[in-house]
Amino acid sequence: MISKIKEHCGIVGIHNVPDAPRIVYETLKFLQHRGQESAGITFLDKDRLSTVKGLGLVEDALDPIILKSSNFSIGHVRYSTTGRGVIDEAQPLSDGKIALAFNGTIPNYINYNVRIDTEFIYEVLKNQEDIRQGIRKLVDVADGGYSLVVLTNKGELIGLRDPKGFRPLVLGKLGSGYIIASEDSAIRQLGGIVIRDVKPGEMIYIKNGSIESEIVARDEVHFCSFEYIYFSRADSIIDGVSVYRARVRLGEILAENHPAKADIVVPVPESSVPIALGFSRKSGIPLEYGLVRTSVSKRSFIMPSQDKRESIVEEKFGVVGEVVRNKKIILIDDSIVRGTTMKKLVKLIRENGASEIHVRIGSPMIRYPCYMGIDFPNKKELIANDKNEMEIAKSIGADSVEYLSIDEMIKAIGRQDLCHACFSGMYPLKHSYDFSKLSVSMKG
Ligand SMILES: O=P(O)(O)OC[C@H]1O[C@H](OP(=O)(O)OP(=O)(O)O)[C@H](O)[C@@H]1O
Ligand SMILES: NC(=O)CC[C@H](N)C(=O)O
Ligand code: SF4
Ligand SMILES: [Mg+2]
Repeated sequence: MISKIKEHCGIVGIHNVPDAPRIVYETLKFLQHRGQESAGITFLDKDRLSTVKGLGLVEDALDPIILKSSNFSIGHVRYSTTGRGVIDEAQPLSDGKIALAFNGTIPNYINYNVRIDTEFIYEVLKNQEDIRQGIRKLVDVADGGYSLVVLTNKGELIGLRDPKGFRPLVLGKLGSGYIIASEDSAIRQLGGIVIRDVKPGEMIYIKNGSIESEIVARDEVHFCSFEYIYFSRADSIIDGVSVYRARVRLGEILAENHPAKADIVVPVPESSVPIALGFSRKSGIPLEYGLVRTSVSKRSFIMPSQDKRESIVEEKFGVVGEVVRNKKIILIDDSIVRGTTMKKLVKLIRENGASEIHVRIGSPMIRYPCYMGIDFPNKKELIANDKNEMEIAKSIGADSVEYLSIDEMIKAIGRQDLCHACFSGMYPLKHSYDFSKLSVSMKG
C-alpha cells in the first residue's frame, strides 16, 4: 500500500475549569484540521484518570454524553506519523496516573524497544515521582519535534514545547483556570484569553491554580514553515506572526517574482485562498473563484490509497465554467506534494474551456520527507523529487509551473528561524539518521 500523507495532531489541556472534558471536546472540533484519524479525551475522575477514544472525526469518535464532570482534562486529534493509526495507538495514552497527548515526531524512538514515538515519551514519563523530572529527562533523550500536554491524577497539567520549537503551543486563560492548546485560534473561539506562545524548550507546570515556567533546554529555533503555508488555521497567530498575513505575503512575492500574463487568478480552495488574494492584489489581475469546494470537506492528504485521494479530489471541487472558459488562468495552490490535486484540476479546468493554465505555488518544491511531525510520503512519491519545474508542468498538463524559492518563502513569512528541511534536505536534528531505514520503520 502507498503510504499516506497526513497532517499532524492537535492537542489541548485544561486546568481547573468546570466541565473541562466537554470544553476539551469542543476544542478538539476547533482543531479538527490538524487530525482526523482518531480522537481522545482524558479527564480526572476522583483520583484516577479516565480516557475515552475512538477512530475518525471528533463527532464520530466520541460521545460527549459519556464525559463525566471534571475540572481537569486533556484531548488529542491524531494523524499518525509513526505506527498505523489503530485504536490502541490513539491518544491520550494513559495508565490512570498520567495521560499524554503529543504532536510531533521523535525519530530516535527506533533506538528503543517501543512500537511508536508516543510510547517512547510515555515510557520516559511514567513512574516518575516528580513529573517535572520526567520532562527534563525526556528533553535530554528525545530528538525531533514535539509539543505535548500531560495530565496527572494529582491534577497537575504540564505543557512542553521542544527546544527547537518545531510545533506550535499556546497558553491561555479560560474562566477561573488555564488552557494549553496547539493553536491560539481555538482558545479565542472558546472565549478564552490568549496569554502567550509557550517558548521553545519551555515547560509550563500548572498545579492548584498556580503556574510555573521553566526553560528546560535552549537550542537554535527551527519553527516549521509548513504551519504557515498550509497546516495551521488562517486565523491563528504563531509566535507573533499571523498565518493569514504570511499567506497573503507568499502570494505577493509570488506575483512579484513569478508573474504570468493572464486574465484571472484562481485559488485552489481552501488553504491557498489568501495566497491567491496576495497574488491578485500585487499583480492587479482579478481574483475569481473558478473552483468551488463542494460539501466534501476532507483534506485530500488523508486518504489511505491513491484511488481514494483521486476520488476525493474529484468530489471536492466543482469548476465554474463561465469563469474559466476562454480565459488565461493563473492557478494558485499553497503546495504540490504528489501532484494528485493539480493533475486533476488542470484537466478539469481545461475541459471547461480555459485557454492557458499557469500554475504558481506559494511554497518551494517539496523534495524531502519530514521527520519532525508531518507525514510527507517517501521521497520517491514526491512529484518534485526528480523533476524540475518544466517537467512538473508537463506531468500535470499545465502551460507553466513556478514555485517560490526558499529565500522568498522566508522573506514572506518574515522570520529567519524556520525549518525548511522538506525543501532543502537540511534537517535541524541532533543526530543524523539513515532516513531510508527510518522511513520504512516509521511506516511499519
Ligand atoms: O499534490 P497533492 O498530493 O495533491 O497535495 C497537495 C494538496 O493537498 C493540500 O490540500 P488538502 O486537500 O489536503 O487541504 P485544503 O483543502 O485545506 O487545501 C494542499 O493544499 C494541496 O492542495
Ligand atoms: N501527527 C502527530 O503529531 C503524530 C504524533 C505521533 N507521532 C503519532 O504517531 O501519533
Ligand atoms: S521538514 Fe518541512 S514540514 Fe517538517 S518541520 Fe520542517 S518545514 Fe515543517
Ligand atoms: Mg489544498
